[in-house]
Amino acid sequence: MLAKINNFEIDLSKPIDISIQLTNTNENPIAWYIEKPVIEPVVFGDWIGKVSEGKSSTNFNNIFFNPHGHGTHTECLGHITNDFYSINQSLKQFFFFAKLITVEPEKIGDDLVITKEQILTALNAISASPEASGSLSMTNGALIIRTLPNQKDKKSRKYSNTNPPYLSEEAAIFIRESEIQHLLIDLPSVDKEHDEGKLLAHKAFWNVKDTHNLNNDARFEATITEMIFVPNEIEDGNYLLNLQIASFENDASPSKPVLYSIANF
Ligand SMILES: N[C@@H](CC(=O)c1ccccc1NC=O)C(=O)O
Repeated sequence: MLAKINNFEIDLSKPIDISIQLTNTNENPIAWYIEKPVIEPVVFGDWIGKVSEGKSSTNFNNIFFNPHGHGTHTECLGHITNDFYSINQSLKQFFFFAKLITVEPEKIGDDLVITKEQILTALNAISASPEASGSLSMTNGALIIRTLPNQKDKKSRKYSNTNPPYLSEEAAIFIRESEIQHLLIDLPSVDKEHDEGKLLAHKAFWNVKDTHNLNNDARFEATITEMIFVPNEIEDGNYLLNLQIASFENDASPSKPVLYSIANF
């Protein structure tokens, strides 16, 4: 199925799913010190909501999970504010032009940090490649950051107390100033795991100056998607992104970002 968007052709039959599956097994990734998700049948006395148990006509599971700790999720600035803001009210459009870049975080002290320079270099490499288009503006678009090394075990990694790589404040400011509305990354957070609540990159990206008293120019419609996985065979470049959430009235929701190649520049 082909779609024409502006001057670009998109083959909707070739989705590239960059979400991580959510399961109740030890395969599930975990961040932030919680246990694995629970997916289990409802039980009423001797009635069990599981067809294979022979007591019910339907499978009928309860699910207990945490959007931030258990896999691919999209969050709005409500993740860090005193007042409540909902991702379901923040994200009202679902298709965006997106740039996929790959960076190898730089060792700074005991940390691995994604710097502004790395992002600039990776963006320039895309613009220089013949099939790519520097003309696709990033304004209101998405930036997808794949970090190296990019092993498949990212889909089941246990991140708690591992001090994963994170984004420098300067890099987050650069992304905000580039008017990128949606940031996607294959790490559990854009910020350092133990940072005493500083959350420098979150605040810089959302332009939140005071979490208890929001400035008018905070970026209410900007989102951060964490714990994606971009397979190695997907090349850096320009894509169409379909970013879907479940309609949770919560700061974050599990999400399903899907890329489509863009042809006919
Ligand atoms: N680094 C923060 C904690 C943090 O970032 C966090 C804690 C629980 C769930 C999600 C978190 N951040 C996600 O982006 C701190 O040390 O206070």
